[in-house]
Amino acid sequence: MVTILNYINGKLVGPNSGNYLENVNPAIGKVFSQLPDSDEKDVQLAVDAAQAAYNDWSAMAVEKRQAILLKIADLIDRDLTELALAESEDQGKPVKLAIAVDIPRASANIRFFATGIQHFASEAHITGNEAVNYTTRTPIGIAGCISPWNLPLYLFTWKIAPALAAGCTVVAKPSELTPLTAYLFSKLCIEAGLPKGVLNIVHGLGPKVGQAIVEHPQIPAISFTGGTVTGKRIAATAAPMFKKLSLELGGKNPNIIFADCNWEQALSTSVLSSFSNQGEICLCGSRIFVERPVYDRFVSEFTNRVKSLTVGDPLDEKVKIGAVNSEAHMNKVLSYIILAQEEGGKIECGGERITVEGRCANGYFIAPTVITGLPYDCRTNQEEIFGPVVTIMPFDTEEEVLQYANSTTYGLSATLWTENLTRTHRVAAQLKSGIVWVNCWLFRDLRTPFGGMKQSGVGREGGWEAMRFFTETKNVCIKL
Ligand SMILES: NC(=O)c1ccc[n+]([C@@H]2O[C@H](COP(=O)([O-])OP(=O)(O)OC[C@H]3O[C@@H](n4cnc5c(N)ncnc54)[C@H](O)[C@@H]3O)[C@@H](O)[C@H]2O)c1
Ligand SMILES: O=C/C=C/C=C(\O)C(=O)O
Repeated sequence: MVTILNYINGKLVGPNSGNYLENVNPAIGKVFSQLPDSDEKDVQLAVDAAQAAYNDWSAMAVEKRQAILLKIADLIDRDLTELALAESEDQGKPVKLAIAVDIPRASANIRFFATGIQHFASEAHITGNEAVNYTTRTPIGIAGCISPWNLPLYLFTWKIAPALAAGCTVVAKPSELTPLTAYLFSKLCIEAGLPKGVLNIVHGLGPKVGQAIVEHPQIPAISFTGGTVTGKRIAATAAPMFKKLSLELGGKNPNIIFADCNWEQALSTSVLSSFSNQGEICLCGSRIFVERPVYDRFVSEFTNRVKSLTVGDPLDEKVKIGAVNSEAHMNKVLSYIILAQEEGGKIECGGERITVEGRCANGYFIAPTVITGLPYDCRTNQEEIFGPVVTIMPFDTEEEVLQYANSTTYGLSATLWTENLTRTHRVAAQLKSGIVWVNCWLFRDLRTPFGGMKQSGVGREGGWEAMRFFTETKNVCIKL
């Protein structure tokens, strides 16, 4: 059994308490590793190390900082298969998906910010003949980075890469449900020669380790991705301390299909946007709205394709849907399927736990589930389920679908399928979400602002937005 360790001051160490938590492989339903049950004493050691490393790292020539980060990215690529297997074992996702998406995106995140720092320039404003203003952006200090379980290394690196590139030192906490790849990553940091204390990874429970990071007075910036309820709690702690906060939270994203869409692309991409990673992506389009003339055809063809998705052992190349992340999460998703039926929904396919033959017999598998017949404002259509469950509803007019789409407390992303250019602009402008995909889904350019409106978050990640978040701004005005 693997024993995961904290990474503090350049060393792999056990927790101060000596206690460990069990980590379950969700496809097997069995404990396969243990992780430190760290507490505020471990967080303090991490902060001390980050503080000691800060002056050298923040003052290091960007070329040197970049070279170390690029080395880490190369090591991720070297260990692609090992990391993908670990991610699949820990998270439940098909290993094929981890090889194609999660792990390549982790090295891409690091390369993107490592090279970006070379182009992160100061601005100057010349005020007529009277003054010159210049704006400096210097690293903000020790950054606290807290990430979730659905895309573990992908989202962990998406936070720490801009922080490290900007010159911050970091205290980070991956999810206690998926700590393995962050642990393997810490070994790669040591191998790449990252100076001690620059990145510190403290494993353990959210309310203990996460809370200690958020509360720590020496950590001025918190970058958090996770659930909206946790985000609220973090904001309640951090706001009175006047910390800078970036919150990437939940979603209940609409996927809007007009009759004039490219049918095949809309259909096949909607299967992906509904069920990729078992529907455990904050960007999944969990509410599909279809224009009435093509509604029946869409329900029938979509359901047929969903029925053909293979659910099972994440190590099997043919498998498209692996295990959901934990037993508790499986029960939560199943309880929403029961709620949907109580609310009058019709299960077109799926709707239940699946038992897989062989080594995965006790794993947490749910058949991809398609539900029709629900009103837009019922709980099933308003609350985030975060699993392999979608609803499909008809609409008649643009006005009506915009009302449905914008009706939730969330506003992360929306997808739009139409070949009509003017309608594209009109509808995109009125959707209340931070990200709108037109005729595509999860097509990423890392330079673009990424984040949500309403209860989907505060602030934006990506490109210069992230670099600005991890830096403190100062304007110097010189009178001529
Ligand atoms: N907007 C985005 O970019 C994005 C991306 C991925 C996931 N998500 C959201 O994340 C959720 C699923 O992830 P999850 O269940 O891991 O979320 P979560 O909020 O339960 O946990 C996220 C992280 O926060 C930690 N945490 C828990 N309590 C804490 C506290 N009091 N203080 C500090 N840290 C604490 C957890 O240990 C974990 O590391 C979904 O709602 C999903 O939509 C959002
Ligand atoms: O589950 C949430 C997915 C988040 C994705 C990103 O942050 C990204 O693609 O940069």
